[in-house]
Amino acid sequence: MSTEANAVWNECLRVIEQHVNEQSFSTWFKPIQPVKLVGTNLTIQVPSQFFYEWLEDNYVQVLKLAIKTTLGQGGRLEYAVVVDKGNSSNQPYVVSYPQGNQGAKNGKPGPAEEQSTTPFNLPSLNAETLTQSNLNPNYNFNTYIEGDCNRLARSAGFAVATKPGITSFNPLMVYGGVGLGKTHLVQAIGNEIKDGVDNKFVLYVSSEKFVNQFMDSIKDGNVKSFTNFYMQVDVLIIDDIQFLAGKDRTQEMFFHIFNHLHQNKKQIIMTSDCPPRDLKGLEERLLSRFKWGLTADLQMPDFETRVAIIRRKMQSEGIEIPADVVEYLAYTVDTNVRELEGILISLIAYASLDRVEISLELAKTVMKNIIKDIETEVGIDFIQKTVSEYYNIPLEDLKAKTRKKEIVTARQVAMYFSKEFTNHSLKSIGYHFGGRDHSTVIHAVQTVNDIMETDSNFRNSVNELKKKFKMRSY
Ligand SMILES: Nc1ncnc2c1ncn2[C@@H]1O[C@H](COP(=O)(O)OP(=O)(O)OP(=O)(O)O)[C@@H](O)[C@H]1O
Repeated sequence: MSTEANAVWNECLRVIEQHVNEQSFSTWFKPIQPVKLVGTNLTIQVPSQFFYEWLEDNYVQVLKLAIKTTLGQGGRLEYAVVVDKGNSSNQPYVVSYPQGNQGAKNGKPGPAEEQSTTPFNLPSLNAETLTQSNLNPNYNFNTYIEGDCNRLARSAGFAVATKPGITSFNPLMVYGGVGLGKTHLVQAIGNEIKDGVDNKFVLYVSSEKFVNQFMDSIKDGNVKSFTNFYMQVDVLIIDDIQFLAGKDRTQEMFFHIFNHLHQNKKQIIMTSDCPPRDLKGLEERLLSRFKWGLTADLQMPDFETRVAIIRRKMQSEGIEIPADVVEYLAYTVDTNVRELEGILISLIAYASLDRVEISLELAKTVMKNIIKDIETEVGIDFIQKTVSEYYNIPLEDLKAKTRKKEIVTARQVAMYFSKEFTNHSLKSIGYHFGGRDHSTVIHAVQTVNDIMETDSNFRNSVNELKKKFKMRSY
């Protein structure tokens, strides 16, 4: 090792130290050996290909900053990688970059191309370029709206964030349908831990990336460094675990990493699109470990939570929208939160392109453009369908002669709304309900009004239905 290289690298380390936390510094920078300095080209030796890739993926900006500060604008960095080919003699050998195309990775220019031709030019450093955990800082508990739909998962997540590894929620498995906030929640846990005082090494990785890294490590003969790396983390967050289905070798590797982390009281957090019992193609021994901790689900947010999510989103965009638009969107989009956000973004885009205020009319136009077959008129058919679904009663029964109490009540409610929301005559309404006469409709309306006065459950259910119809009839 040349003394010059050593001195330059020590300078670099001083810069790097100011930009990464202690744990990352000792994991990623202490093992690096300076090899030589030729002009303003510094060569450093890293323990493995995986290690090199990790540096390139996560610390390239810090390294550039360090080199530029120490060696000036023309400074360059080259890597020498010790490749463990798993040979029995255990003799590592060194590959230096640049050499041929070896530096290119995933179609991106690797260090070979970058360093042989371009001096470092420094993109601005910000929290994101310096992030080491793959966490999006916007996904935090402040921006995660709480509701009945996520209460258990959220509070378990918060408990884990307060005491990672030592609550009984290890592993914590969060599952739910598409776009319901799994990634947001688990990253919020990660951010909370990362921002804490304990300097934990938090790592978020999608299962897809985990599989790809593992495959690459097999190809490059670096399985050991892959495993060692994952075994060092304090908090492992692995997203969309269902992606491991059918990938037996990765599952086996994950099994070992899981056991190691769990035994050492490190926290494991996972997400999945279904509960563990429905995860097909995953080994039984893994599934049984998933059940050691806590499994919590996320549901579609209810109306009030949707309103809060819309408000929060608009607030963060610095945009105000009228209350009737918020209500309309919260009523109409009940599929998932990502879709709700997508529609909000479209609405903002339409308003700013056309330079118009966001209004209910605009919201309806946007919705019609996005969801082509949306029903915006309240007709008797729509009322019958909605009431039958709401009370879980077959649609035909609403129109038949059945005299069962719950069917009679639902039928009367549907008639009541037909009178309130459509222009049909009493006669016509009676006709749509199995050919009844107008006095039956008058009686239905009267009965619904009477029960609403005395029975609060009934009143609530009628009011809830009313909101649905009101939104359509704007
Ligand atoms: N409770 C919530 N409060 C605020 N925003 C939310 C909430 N739930 C979901 N979101 C937002 O909805 C969007 C989709 O959420 P996210 O990506 O976390 O869903 P997911 O369940 O991981 O989806 P996928 O199944 O596609 O992986 C994100 O922008 C997220 O911020």
